[in-house]
Amino acid sequence: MTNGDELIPLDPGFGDRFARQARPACQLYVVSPPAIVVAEFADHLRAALQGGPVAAFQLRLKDVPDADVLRACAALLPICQAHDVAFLLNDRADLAKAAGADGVHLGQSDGGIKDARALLGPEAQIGRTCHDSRHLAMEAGEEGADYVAFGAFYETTTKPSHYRPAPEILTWWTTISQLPCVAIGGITPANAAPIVAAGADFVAVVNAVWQHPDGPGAGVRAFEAVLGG
Ligand SMILES: Cc1ncc(COP(=O)(O)OP(=O)(O)O)c(N)n1
Ligand SMILES: Cc1nc(C(=O)O)sc1CCOP(=O)(O)O
Ligand SMILES: [Mg+2]
Repeated sequence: MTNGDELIPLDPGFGDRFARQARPACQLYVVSPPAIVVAEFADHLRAALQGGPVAAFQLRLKDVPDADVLRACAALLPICQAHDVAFLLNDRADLAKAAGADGVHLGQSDGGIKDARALLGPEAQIGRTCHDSRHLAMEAGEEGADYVAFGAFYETTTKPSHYRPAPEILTWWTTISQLPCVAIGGITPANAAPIVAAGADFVAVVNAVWQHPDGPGAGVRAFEAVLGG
């Protein structure tokens, strides 16, 4: 068990999508709304990915039968592939495997990273929710995650969270690990600058893209300036 002071020489071996080269500009990681109508959402996703650079998309459906999640994956994965965007599934490594997803995002109660790795293989991109915890992040790195996610940095109605990490946790992480870090929670183009400046490799967003008044393409485009793209 570490107390957070030791330098953790974590293995930089991870999926190319989340691999940190020489500090590239912060990238956009778009997460779906928790409920979608697949046929309509497919058009929204296409519009988002045509709006500007997106590194990864996560399908995050809640309270949906497995068969419907797989049907949504079958419809949406090809759109991500056509735009060279990684497709990750939230929560379920087994469904990610069945769907042929590029990876999975695991919360603290969504199963082990090593189990997901055994199921999905070395090329899969496996992320872990770490809230505001340095310990959880180091644990995720030691267990072989491809990225760690900290949040919620701001108030959010999408997934209310009592955790509220300071941007400094992102800076700390970049000084002790080569693994990319993702920032999530209430992030918009207007409040993203301190998150980017602190060292986030990705900002993960839901409402800022899908609820943009001019549509999801404009939502993605609105991040370009602040992400340094
Ligand atoms: C990129 C990213 N970060 C955090 C989460 C939250 O995951 P989790 O804690 O498992 O909560 P749910 O999203 O499952 O409600 C995420 N999905 N993606
Ligand atoms: C899915 C999720 N996870 C969070 C965490 O803190 O782990 S916050 C969050 C919701 C993010 O949605 P929006 O960009 O609309 O605020
Ligand atoms: Mg989860």
